[in-house]
Amino acid sequence: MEEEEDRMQNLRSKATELLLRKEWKDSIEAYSELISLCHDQISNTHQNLDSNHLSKLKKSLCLALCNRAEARLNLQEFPQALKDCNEAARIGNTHFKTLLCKGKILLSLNLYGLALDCFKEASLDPHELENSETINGYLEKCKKLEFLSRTGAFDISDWILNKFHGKPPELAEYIGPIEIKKSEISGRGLFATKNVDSGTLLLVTKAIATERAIVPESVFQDSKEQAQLDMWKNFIDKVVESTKKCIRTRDLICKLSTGENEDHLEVPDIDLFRPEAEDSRFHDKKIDKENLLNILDVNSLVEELISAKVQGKNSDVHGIGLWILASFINHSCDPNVRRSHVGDHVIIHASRDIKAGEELTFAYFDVFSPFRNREEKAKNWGFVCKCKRCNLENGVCSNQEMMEIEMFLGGKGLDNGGVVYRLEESMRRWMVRGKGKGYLRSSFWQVYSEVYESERLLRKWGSKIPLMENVLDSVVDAVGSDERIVKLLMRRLKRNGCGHKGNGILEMEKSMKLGRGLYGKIMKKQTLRTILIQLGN
Ligand SMILES: C[S@@+](CC[C@H](N)C(=O)[O-])C[C@H]1O[C@@H](n2cnc3c(N)ncnc32)[C@H](O)[C@@H]1O
Repeated sequence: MEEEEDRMQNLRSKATELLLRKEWKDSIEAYSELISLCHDQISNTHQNLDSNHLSKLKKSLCLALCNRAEARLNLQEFPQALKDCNEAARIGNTHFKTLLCKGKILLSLNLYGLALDCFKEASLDPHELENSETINGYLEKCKKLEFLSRTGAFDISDWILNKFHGKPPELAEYIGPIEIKKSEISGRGLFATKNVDSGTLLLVTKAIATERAIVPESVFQDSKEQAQLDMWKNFIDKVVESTKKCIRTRDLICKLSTGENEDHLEVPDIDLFRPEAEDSRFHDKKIDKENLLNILDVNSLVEELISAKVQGKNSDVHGIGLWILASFINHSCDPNVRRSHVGDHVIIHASRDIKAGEELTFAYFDVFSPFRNREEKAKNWGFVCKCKRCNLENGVCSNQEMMEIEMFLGGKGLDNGGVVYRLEESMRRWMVRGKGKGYLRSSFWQVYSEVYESERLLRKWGSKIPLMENVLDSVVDAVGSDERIVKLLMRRLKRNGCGHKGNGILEMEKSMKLGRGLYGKIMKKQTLRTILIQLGN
């Protein structure tokens, strides 16, 4: 008996030391040994009916389970950590430490309401008054995240106004008015369930894994490729790690496309992607490495940092990640949603007004580029884009005259005003109208913007080419809002001053609408105005 107690004491000291040293894996091992020893002794003591000893053993077991949960929480082994807490709670359900740990696990699992209940219960413990500050901090955080996930009322203005210094704002998981349905584009897609206007938030979700690397533009191509390869490798390792830890993650990843036979894929219920989905809805699937690589190849997204977007410059930070629900969004060269990345979250918002039942699409690559470039990019993704815009341009671009115009692009010393003039004339002759014009103008955006930015070219060609406002309107109508368009508009507003023929206010309003399409309604009006003015500088 004494020998057993000594063994237990030694194990307890060893496990505690490992926990304090943050050697999580070893401490889990030590606690597992201690837990099984406690179990053995409890069943022996039950037979001997020594109630005092039994209660001591139960207390030890409870503490060991709670500490193992803490170590597992730090390794992000959430389901196992939660199981430990639940077992500990069954033994001593008002244990403060257990409640605190369980609350933190639930918070990591984005189960804000349940986490709030745990922290509330913990806050009632009269013996833990010295911890009230910690508990109050968690209570506040849960309340805020629970509110965000329910309402989608995200606001990152302060962080933006603070020039992105400090930690990114805390975001909650949010699934807006969307559902997964069979898509006419390919396989499954995300669809709007109600009419939403430009800037409306549709989805905020955290990555399964992300990996980032700093690759300065100035480094050599070889080093760049090596850095990207390393980033990809580390990213795959992280995804593999998270699939090992969680049945739910594994099952959800298995629902993603490998790019093959998409039309035969099942259409999962969107509720499965909510943090509250019951564990019993998930099956313990196996994913072999090859399958996982195919899935990652088709579904991983390159990060588009909101900081880089707002500041209008390319960032040296390159990032890649897997955001499961966002992976159901198909590509279109005529997209209606945009994404931005804040921390490990992706934020998806409408970049134009969307009708109920309409499929959500974003651009997998830059859609302000000519048809052939986009065709090549889609090919790298493994598909042929059949969107309305590609269909129209596919027809037009086989035209000899169009080929000649395309050949001019990028030519040195070229008079871009002449290219715009020629393209506009050709569109008139080919009877390209309405959205079609916007499509082609977006494809040749580079040339148009250079002309409208140049006083010299405008003097020379101004009377022969359409007004900038008309071109901008048609481009926005065709492909939605974009930094480059807003920039052009703001620069012009600055040049002409707000009082320009009384149109300044109208133009500012138009820019604000475009700005909402660009960044979403996640910032206050005043912040958006500040950013737009900065863009024009
Ligand atoms: C991230 S997934 C999009 C969701 C996918 N349709 C599904 O059912 O899971 C990317 C894959 O969808 C398909 N896809 C996306 N956009 C497409 C498009 N415009 N045309 C054809 N296939 C597309 C391609 O197979 C691509 O590899």
